Amino acid sequence: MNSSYLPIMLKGNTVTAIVIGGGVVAERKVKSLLKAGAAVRVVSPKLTAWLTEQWTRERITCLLRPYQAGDVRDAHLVYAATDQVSINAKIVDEANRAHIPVNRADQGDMGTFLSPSVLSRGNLVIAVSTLGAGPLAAVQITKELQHQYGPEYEHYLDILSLIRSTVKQHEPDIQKRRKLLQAALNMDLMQYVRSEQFKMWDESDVLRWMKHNNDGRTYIKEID
Ligand SMILES: C[C@@]1(CC(=O)O)C2=NC(=C\c3[nH]c(c(CCC(=O)O)c3CC(=O)O)Cc3[nH]c(c(CC(=O)O)c3CCC(=O)O)/C=C3\N/C(=C\2)[C@@H](CCC(=O)O)[C@]3(C)CC(=O)O)/[C@H]1CCC(=O)O
Ligand SMILES: NC(=O)c1ccc[n+]([C@@H]2O[C@H](COP(=O)([O-])OP(=O)(O)OC[C@H]3O[C@@H](n4cnc5c(N)ncnc54)[C@H](O)[C@@H]3O)[C@@H](O)[C@H]2O)c1
Repeated sequence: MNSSYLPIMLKGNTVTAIVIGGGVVAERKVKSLLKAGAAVRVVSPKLTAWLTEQWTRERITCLLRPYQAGDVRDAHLVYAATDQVSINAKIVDEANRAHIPVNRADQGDMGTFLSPSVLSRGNLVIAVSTLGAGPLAAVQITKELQHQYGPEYEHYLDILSLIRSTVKQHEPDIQKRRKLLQAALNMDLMQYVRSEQFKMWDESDVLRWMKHNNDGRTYIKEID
């Protein structure tokens, strides 16, 4: 695959996606779309049991019929995930004419975007793509990263995020703000998160930490 790709993070709850096809690949795409909060429409004469259940529970809408021209109308993202090469080609063609980004399951490079393999740890999201060179290699690399970036990263980023918002709210001086945010990165928060004495910080912990950090040094132990 020679094309260059632009990795972006798209806010799921702003997206209406249309997934055409109702097999295992469509199911996987719908799972990630729902997880991100997207509105999902499926068009397919047949559905997996899981997709049928989502439809029954009104988590997705569904047209139980083959794709027809015009189906991609009003969508922000299109997934061509049928097992029919000629149908997937028609869907991509229609989406391109309507200027809607389209993912093609059977020939990835013929679409305009690809789905990466994803590792999520709260606010840390690691998306891995081989750009179609080896989807299973992307899955394998993601599995390796799971060990390197364990569940503790979720707490780590939660604390960093709380420090950032509290510092922004309580420290008007830009220079001091920067110093504090740098100090937050320099202190060994990760070691603290992994330690026995770890407890999630609240705003008062951050304010205490800020008081101790006016000189830009770190005193994580002192606030325990
Ligand atoms: C990562 C993941 C995300 C997702 O789909 O959400 C994903 N494929 C996954 C699984 C998977 N894919 C395949 C198998 C069967 C084993 C095998 O054959 O190798 C399995 C395993 C399984 O199904 O369990 C086969 C396959 N995949 C593609 C083709 C057609 C082609 O080559 O173009 C064929 C041959 C089909 C055929 O036989 O005709 C195409 C694409 N698959 C991509 C993504 C995009 C490139 C990503 C990249 O390279 O980084 C791209 C280009 C388009 C796209 O789909 O966006 C997801 C793992 C989710 C996870 O667990 O993390
Ligand atoms: N991208 C990937 O990760 C990946 C992985 C495996 C396979 N694939 C490819 O993706 C395609 C789909 O794989 P699958 O395992 O989901 O197949 P599947 O056989 O499980 O499902 C195919 C679905 O397409 C629907 N369909 C058929 N004709 C249709 C039409 N005209 N309009 C709407 N829906 C229609 C069927 O009803 C069925 O629900 C295959 O062609 C395969 O080559 C892609």
